[in-house]
Amino acid sequence: MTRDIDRGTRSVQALISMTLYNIVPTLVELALVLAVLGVKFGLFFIWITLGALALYICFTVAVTEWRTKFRRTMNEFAAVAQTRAIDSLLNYETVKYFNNEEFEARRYDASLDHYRKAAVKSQRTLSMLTIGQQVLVTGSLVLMLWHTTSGVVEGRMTLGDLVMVNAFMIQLYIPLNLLGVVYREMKQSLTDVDKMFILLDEKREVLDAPGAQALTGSDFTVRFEDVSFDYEPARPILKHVSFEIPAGKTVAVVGPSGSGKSTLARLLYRFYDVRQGRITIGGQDIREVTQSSVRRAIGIVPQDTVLFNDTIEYNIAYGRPGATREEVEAAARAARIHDFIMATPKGYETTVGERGLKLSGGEKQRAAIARTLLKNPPIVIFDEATSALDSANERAIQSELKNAAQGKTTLVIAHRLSTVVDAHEILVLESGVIVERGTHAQLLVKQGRYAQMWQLQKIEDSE
Ligand SMILES: Nc1ncnc2c1ncn2[C@@H]1O[C@H](COP(=O)(O)OP(=O)(O)OP(=O)(O)O)[C@@H](O)[C@H]1O
Repeated sequence: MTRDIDRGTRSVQALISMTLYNIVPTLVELALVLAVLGVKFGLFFIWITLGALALYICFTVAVTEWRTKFRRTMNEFAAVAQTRAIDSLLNYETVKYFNNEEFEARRYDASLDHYRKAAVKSQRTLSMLTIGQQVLVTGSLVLMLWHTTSGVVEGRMTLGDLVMVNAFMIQLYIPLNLLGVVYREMKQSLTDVDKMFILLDEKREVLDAPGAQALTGSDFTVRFEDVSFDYEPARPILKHVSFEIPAGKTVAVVGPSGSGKSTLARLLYRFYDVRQGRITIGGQDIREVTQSSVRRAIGIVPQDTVLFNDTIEYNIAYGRPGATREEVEAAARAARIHDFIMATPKGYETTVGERGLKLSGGEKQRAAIARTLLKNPPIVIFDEATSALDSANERAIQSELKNAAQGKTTLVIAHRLSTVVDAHEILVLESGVIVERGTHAQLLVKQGRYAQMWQLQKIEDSE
């Protein structure tokens, strides 16, 4: 992205310097030609040339400004058409499930049609601009040649004068015309990179504090202190949440869907800053240390795993670029995906398809677990990390995860309560508030929300 922006800025700079290189010699040439013609034949040529020049500039600037909106509309429709195509291709399974190929094709056709109309309009206005510029240049040339030819016919001028005026005019109007083209192109390029500049002006939500240092020390105790957060002010998501994950221990968060569990993980990873309260790692407020050092210390197995369209080895090694094949295999074994990989014809060279679509949900999730195990960070977050696995695999991985989490500060977000019974502390989150907390045994004794959820899941499991 930064490289694209640099390249865009460099192109604009090149265009500007090219314009300047053209303007200076053209102006010198203009002054010389006008001086020679003015001295030799009077003011007629000077007025015609300056008048045509003024008209040319006004016309070019006014029409170019006017047509910018058409170019912008064209770019917007192009982006819409492209987004629609990508969206329906990425979600091709959903399109097929609902037999909506025709519907998608019509939607894409409609956006292409809008784009075509906008492109034609933009091209038409460009042609108007070019024709107008040519009419002005040619008109003034014709006027001057007509005046000179009349002078020759009437005997006021010689044939040599006619040739000289003709040569001068052509010499002058070619670079002048080029200036018009350069201005037009520059304006058009700036319109095309408009979106990029808007993006550059966008305020970043999470910034490193000035002079922020990297996270230091070997204490990876995580503390949420009176944390409140919302994505939009009108809808608070977390309300005064406080808890601690002592270094090397596991805290689990359970609760209904939408209660804000994954938001806790996003805040710890510093995708967003808390609105109130603070989050610390080893006593250091994560807003006061660099984001990269916080993210280096945390490994996350997210709810929805997305893989890169590359080999399975590449995807697992992504957890620690530069890891050896042996290390990748060890992580894959721990995540119980090694046997599956070896059973495929290409083994670790198997490509996983866009976003990992050639793998099942459970295989993707195991690849994501392997990736995080390879990263081997001191803090790990499992956000429903085993939700896509069948019970047998879940149980097997659970023991691996327990091993992998040994000695690490761990935040587990889970729907299936059987996966969190050993946690140091279990928090029950409802509508962004911790309504119960304690160990599995303590919460069962309390006979509250957790005990209810536990009973419900036991009944479901036995059915
Ligand atoms: N980027 C966002 N912008 C606005 N609202 C969001 C955003 N991300 C999540 N939310 C909202 O915040 C609430 C909490 O989301 P969160 O993902 O933390 O829930 P959760 O408890 O993890 O749910 P689940 O168990 O279904 O994953 C949800 O109601 C969700 O709609």
